[in-house]
Amino acid sequence: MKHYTSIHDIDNINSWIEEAKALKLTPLKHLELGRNKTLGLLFFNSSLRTRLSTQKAALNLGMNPIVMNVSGDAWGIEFGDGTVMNGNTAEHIKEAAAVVSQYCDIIAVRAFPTLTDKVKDESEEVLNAFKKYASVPLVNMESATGHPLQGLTDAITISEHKQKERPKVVLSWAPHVKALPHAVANSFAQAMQKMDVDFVITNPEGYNLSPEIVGSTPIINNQEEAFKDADFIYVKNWSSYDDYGKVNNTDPNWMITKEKIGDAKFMHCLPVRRNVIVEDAVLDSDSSIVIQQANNRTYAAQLVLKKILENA
Ligand SMILES: NCCC[C@H](NC(=O)CCC(=O)O)C(=O)O
Ligand SMILES: NC(=O)OP(=O)(O)O
Repeated sequence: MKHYTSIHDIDNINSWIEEAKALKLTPLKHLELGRNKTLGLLFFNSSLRTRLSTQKAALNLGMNPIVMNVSGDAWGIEFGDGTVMNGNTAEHIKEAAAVVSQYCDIIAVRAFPTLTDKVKDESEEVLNAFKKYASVPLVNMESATGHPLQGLTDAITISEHKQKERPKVVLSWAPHVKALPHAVANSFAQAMQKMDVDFVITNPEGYNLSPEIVGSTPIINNQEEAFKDADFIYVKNWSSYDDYGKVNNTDPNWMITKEKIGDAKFMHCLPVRRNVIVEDAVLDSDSSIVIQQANNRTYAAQLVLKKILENA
């Protein structure tokens, strides 16, 4: 594998899950693989889990991680072609990506969507510019439309916690005050569509994800009906896709409660707003596996880096 930018870069999700579980048992087994190799992590947006777990994954493989908060710390980067750069951007991605490629063996990038310009977001301007102008492999640490390290993590976590061969997994929208990206929900849906699970999505009307992502997955607008016999309830807010980036619904009746989830396991990528997305009683109970889920971020990232290093 050269780059890891989408869930579609996973050729066989079941074998990847098994390999990740093996790494989790002996995380330091491949300490030689990354010796004297550098991983550059570039953040255009905030992070706690991705920033730390991806560095931890690199360290477990003997790599040296170097990190930069691009927004604020670096020079403003220009992505437009042929732009007369007399505004706020000081250097072009052509130079920036070429320069960083000389310092790093792998580059990992986080760059969220604008949520105001659908065409621009769906073109994955930042991620694709790095892919085009960097000369080393690229890892997506959450882009405009996808968070494939999270999606892989979620697949591993469901495989670890499932009690039956084909569990029922529900992706539920929940309310939030801000306009949030679709990336986590998109990659989760794509991962579940590759797994042997009974997968449904529940969201209010006007909140369907992109039809390209939904595919043939059932969308049930009645949350209670969707949660019936669920084994895993994966919760995430996203802004409207049709009325792009808008927050048209903050109905608190969509918040996840202990009563609603029954015997299902609660999952969320984090960070999560308590008593907006989900009530304390869920997060503070054994129904919640969000901490175990976040732990798996390390092994998902480690597997991805290992596959790229082995291919180098
Ligand atoms: N990387 C995991 C989620 C990142 C982002 N969440 C957020 O921006 C939450 C911010 C807040 O709650 O203020 C998202 O939804 O894609
Ligand atoms: N889940 C996740 O990606 O968390 P961070 O935004 O903190 O990296």
